Amino acid sequence: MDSRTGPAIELRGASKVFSTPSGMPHTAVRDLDLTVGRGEFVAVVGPTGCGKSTTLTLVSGLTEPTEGEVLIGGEPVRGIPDNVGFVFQQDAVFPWRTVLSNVMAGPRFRGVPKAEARERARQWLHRVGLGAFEDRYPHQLSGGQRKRVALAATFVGDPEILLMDEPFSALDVQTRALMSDELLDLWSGTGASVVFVTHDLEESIALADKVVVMTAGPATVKEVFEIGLPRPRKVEQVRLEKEFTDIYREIWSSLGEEVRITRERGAGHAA
Ligand SMILES: Nc1ncnc2c1ncn2[C@@H]1O[C@H](COP(=O)(O)OP(=O)(O)OP(=O)(O)O)[C@@H](O)[C@H]1O
Repeated sequence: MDSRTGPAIELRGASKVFSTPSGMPHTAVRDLDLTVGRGEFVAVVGPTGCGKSTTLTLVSGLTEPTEGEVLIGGEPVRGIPDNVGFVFQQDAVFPWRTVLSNVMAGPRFRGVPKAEARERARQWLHRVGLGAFEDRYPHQLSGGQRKRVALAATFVGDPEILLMDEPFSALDVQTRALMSDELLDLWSGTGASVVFVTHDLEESIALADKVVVMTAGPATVKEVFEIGLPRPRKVEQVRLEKEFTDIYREIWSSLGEEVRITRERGAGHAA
């Protein structure tokens, strides 16, 4: 596999079995095949607890597969690769550092000289609309602003791969839509490949090139839907288009079945 022209990410027959306190093994991900092309935006949806986050941690190198392979740029993942950026639901910011210092932290850690790191951090803060907030501390910002800091801190590292686990789910609906537009804007032109985990089917269609529907746990890929909506997109506008609602209906008929299975299992356990 040519590391420059092949897929950005590949999972081949990947499974993850956790040992639990009771001693019973728990299979979170089973025989999962997934390919993410270079520069592709892939959203992963599935019922709660099915194994979406575990799939991301396999790609991130935070967890090793029990079986199968996880490749980045054609190479097996060993440890946490340095060309990967993360954005999670919780804001990964240092509360004791200013906004500017937070965004500079990654480049400084990777050995970028201070003046250059400061300059790059300022550029990204400007892009996320926080140019005037560089001296604030995270607790002096709104939730949306903190998320912007997290995005600036991620993009400043020039990641080839972006792993996002429900990054906007703690935000209110309007801020969420704004952040989605902002993400698309920041991402366009970077060439980064994105894996975006979400519970929100609308969000996944509005953002992605491909929506991957996972089965009820253990997670495996049930179906992959290509999203042909043109770019650039504005999430609030794209949601009103007929093509959007048609795709939504089609994907929901696949996802809804897995959600029902998960619910019924839950009811069974409770009984
Ligand atoms: N370290 C662990 N040890 C044991 N079981 C785990 C561990 N991590 C996750 N699991 C289990 O694996 C399954 C999948 O978890 P995961 O967090 O990947 O699901 P998810 O689809 O991301 O969930 P949600 O949609 O609720 O965020 C769950 O049943 C969970 O309890």
